[in-house]
Amino acid sequence: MHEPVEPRGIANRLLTVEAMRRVDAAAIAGGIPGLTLMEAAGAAVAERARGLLPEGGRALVLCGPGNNGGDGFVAARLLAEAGYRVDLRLLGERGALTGDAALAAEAWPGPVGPAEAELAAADLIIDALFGAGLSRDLDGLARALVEAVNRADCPVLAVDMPSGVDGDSGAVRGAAVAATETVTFVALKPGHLLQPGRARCGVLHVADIGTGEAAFAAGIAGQDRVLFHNRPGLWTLPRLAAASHKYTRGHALVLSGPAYRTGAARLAARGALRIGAGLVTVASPASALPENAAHLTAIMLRACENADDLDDMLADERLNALLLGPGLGTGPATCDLVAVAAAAGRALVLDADALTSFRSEVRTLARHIRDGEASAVLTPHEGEFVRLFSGTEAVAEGLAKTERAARAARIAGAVVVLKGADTVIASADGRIAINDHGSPHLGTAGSGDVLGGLIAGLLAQGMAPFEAACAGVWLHGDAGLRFGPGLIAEDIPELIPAVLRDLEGGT
Ligand SMILES: NC(=O)C1=CN([C@@H]2O[C@H](COP(=O)(O)OP(=O)(O)OC[C@H]3O[C@@H](n4cnc5c(N)ncnc54)[C@H](O)[C@@H]3O)[C@@H](O)[C@H]2O)[C@@H](O)CC1
Ligand SMILES: [K+]
Repeated sequence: MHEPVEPRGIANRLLTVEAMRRVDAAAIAGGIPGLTLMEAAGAAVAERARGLLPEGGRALVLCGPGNNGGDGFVAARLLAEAGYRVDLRLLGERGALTGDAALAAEAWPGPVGPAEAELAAADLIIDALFGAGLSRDLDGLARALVEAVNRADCPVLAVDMPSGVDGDSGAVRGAAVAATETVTFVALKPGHLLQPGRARCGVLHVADIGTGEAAFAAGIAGQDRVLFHNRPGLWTLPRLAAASHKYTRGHALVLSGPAYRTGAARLAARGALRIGAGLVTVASPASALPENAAHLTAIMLRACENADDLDDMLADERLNALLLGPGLGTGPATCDLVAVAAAAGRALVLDADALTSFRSEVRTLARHIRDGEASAVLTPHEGEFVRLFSGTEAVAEGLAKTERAARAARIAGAVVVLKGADTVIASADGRIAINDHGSPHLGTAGSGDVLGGLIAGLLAQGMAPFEAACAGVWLHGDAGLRFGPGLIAEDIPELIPAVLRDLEGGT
C-alpha cells in the first residue's frame, strides 16, 4: 500500500462512499454533532443555489428519505430565509424521517408537498433525493421523479451526487438526474469522475463542511486502493536545469512498423520530442526507412528488423525509454521485441499491437516485465484491455473501471492506463488516478499513439511510471481541450508547448 507523503497529493485524494462515511463518523466521534455537518452541507448547497437563482426566484427542492434529503431541508430553509420562494417535496412519509434528517425537517417552516404531484414551475430544482446512501436501482415513483426532473427546462443543482449515480462506480442505477451543477462535501468521490456519472454532475463543487483533517485521515486510513483525481500537483514535470543538455534529457526509442505502417510511430516520436525528451529515435525495418526519413527531421532513424537487432541497439544504455506497439503488427515477432525490451530493464510503454500480441497471455507479459525488472506502462483502450486480460479477475462483470484497472495493474506488475472518456491510471502498488481532463475531440485516429509518445518522453526524462502516465494523460487531455473541433492527432504534439507554458505559469 502506498501512502503519499506530500500534502499536494492528499489534496487530490478521492473518497469512496465508505471512506466518506468514516470521515463523517470520525468527525461526529470527535465532537462535531451530525446536525452541524448537515447544516454546513445545506448551507453550501443554498449558497450555490443563490448563484443559480434570479433574485427572489423560485426553487423546487426535492428531498429523499435519508440524510441527502436532510441537506435539502436545510438548503430550503436557508433559501426561504433569504427571500426566495421555495416549494419542497418529500419522497416518502415525513414520519419516516429519522435522526438528523428528521431534525432538519422539523426546522423547515413551510409546507411539505407530496412527490407524486406534478413538478411545479421553478427557476431551479435542487435534487436532494439520494446521495451516498443509494442502495439499489431507481424504480417506481423515485424513477418517475428523476425522469420528470430531467424533462424540466430549468437548471438542476444536485446535492452530493446526482440522484441515481453510484458514488463509487459512476454507474447510473436505473435512471439518474442530469445536473447542471453538483455540490459535494469534503472531497470528490470516484462516481463524480467516472462515466457516465461525470456527465450527470455538470460543474462540480467541493464544500468543506468542517469535518477537519483528523477525520479525513481516519476516512482514508487502511485502504488498499488509494484514489486520486488526476491533476497537476499529483505529479510534477521534470524541471530543466540550466546546465541541461540533450543527453541529460533522456533518449526515447519508438519502434515503427514496416513500410506503409509507420505513421503511428512518427506521431508518437513527435509527442516524445515535444514533451522534452532530449533525443528521440524511430527504429524501423530497413524497407520503411525511406518513408520515415521523408517525414522526420529532428528525430533520428535506425534500422531494426527483429528482436536481435533491438537487443544490439539496447547495448546503448542511453536509450532509456521505449515505446512499442503502434503499427508493429500482432504476433510472435512483436512478443519477441517486447521480451527483449523488458529484459533490458528499461522504462517501457506498451500499446496497441504490443498488447494484443499477448492476447490472453498477460501472465507471460508479466513474467517478462518482472524478470527484466522493467518498469512498464500499458496503455490499452477497452478492446485491448479485454483481449489482454481475458480470463483474469480484471474483466469480471459489474466491476467499476477503477477496480478493473487496479486488478490489471497488479496482474501485469505494471502501470495500466485504461483509456476512454474517463481514463483510469492504476499502479500495482494500489494507487489509482481518474482523469476527467480531456475532450471527446481526442477520439481521433492516432491520438493514442501520441499519448504513448508523451508518456515515453516523460519516462525518458526520469519520471516514475505512475506519475509519467498521469501527467501524459492530463497533458494530452489539455491539448484536446484547447483545440476543440477539427483536432487531428498531428495537432496534439504541436499544442504541447502552449500546454507546458500555461502549466509552468499556473503551478
Ligand atoms: N453525517 C453525515 O453522514 C452527513 C451526511 N450528509 C448527507 O447525507 C447523505 C447520505 O445520507 P444517507 O446515508 O442517509 O443516504 P441517502 O440520503 O443518500 O439515501 C438513503 C435513503 O434512501 C433510500 N434509498 C436508497 N436507494 C434507494 C432507491 N433506489 N430507491 C428508493 N429509496 C432508496 C434508503 O432506503 C434510505 O432511506 C450524503 O449524500 C450527504 O448528502 C451531509 O448531511 C453531511 C453529513
Ligand atoms: K442528490
